[in-house]
Amino acid sequence: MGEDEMSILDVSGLRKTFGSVTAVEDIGFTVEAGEVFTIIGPNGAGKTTTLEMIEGLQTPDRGQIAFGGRTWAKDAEAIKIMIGVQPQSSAMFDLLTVEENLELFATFYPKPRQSAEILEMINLTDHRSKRVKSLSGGQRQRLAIGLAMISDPEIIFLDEPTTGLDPQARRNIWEIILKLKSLGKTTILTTHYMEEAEKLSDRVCIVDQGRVVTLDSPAMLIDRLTKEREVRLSFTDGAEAAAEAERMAQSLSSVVRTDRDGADLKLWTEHPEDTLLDLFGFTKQRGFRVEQVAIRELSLEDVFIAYTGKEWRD
Ligand SMILES: Nc1ncnc2c1ncn2[C@@H]1O[C@H](COP(=O)(O)OP(=O)(O)OP(=O)(O)O)[C@@H](O)[C@H]1O
Repeated sequence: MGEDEMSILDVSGLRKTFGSVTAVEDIGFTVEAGEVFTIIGPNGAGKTTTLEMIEGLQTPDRGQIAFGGRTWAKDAEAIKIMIGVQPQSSAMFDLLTVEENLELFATFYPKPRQSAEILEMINLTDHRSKRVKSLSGGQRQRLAIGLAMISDPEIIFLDEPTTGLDPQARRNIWEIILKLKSLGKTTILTTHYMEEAEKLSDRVCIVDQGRVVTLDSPAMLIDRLTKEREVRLSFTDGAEAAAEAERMAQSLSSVVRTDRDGADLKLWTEHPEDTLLDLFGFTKQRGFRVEQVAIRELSLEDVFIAYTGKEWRD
């Protein structure tokens, strides 16, 4: 982030205990205006508790929360206008229509957005006269996001907005998040879907056991993870050819280790291009045919596992 970018939210030293359970040990981060900032972590890491403290729904035992200098203790009314929180499904009125829900929520705020505008944004214009109880799961979630936007907030909090939705419904939510970004809004997101975090986020904050374990852009997190890349080759000429190639690869200084299963050879290298060039020189000279070559891409999931030691829950 450049120095001219402005932080819209500063969180430091947050702590929250419930009896003997420490939900949040020590959490701090800064969110820049206009970014999609995503908090991910294993179950029970403290994500929801952190969001709820920031949203003013829980009081921290310790720590500071400031929205461009405004604090809950001094400026609660101003903060309530600045932020939009996606309501729980139970807070929507099932017997009212989509549009009626938006109009009702609009009465809570001094300068609400037009519901027609929100309907367009959440792609529910055609369903505006449907009662909430007859909406699909994805449509309900879109309405929940619309309700969070009715006050025209600067910051929108979305706690697992796509959990339980099918892939197409999830993509529809991604589109809305990207629209919010193009409007210059700041989104603070939690998700259990790694692909989603990787695609949407400007920065990802990985939380584990109530602490921030790492925070950066998805690309930087992946880049920092390791310099080694996994290369896979499959030999048409079978196990013998693969075994010879493995011995050759082991003699290369760029290759860190190898692993072979029959005609399939995996190797880990810091310089995939150089390694492949040397290997292909060898296979050509020996007349071995290689059926498949792949350099495995690292993903945010690899980062998650490296930092938390836990498998990703989908
Ligand atoms: N009101 C509460 N009373 C007691 N314990 C709580 C309360 N809220 C949260 N906890 C505990 O605090 C820890 C962190 O919970 P939190 O819901 O913040 O985690 P999370 O990262 O959002 O988890 P998940 O991914 O499962 O939603 C958990 O051990 C949870 O059981």
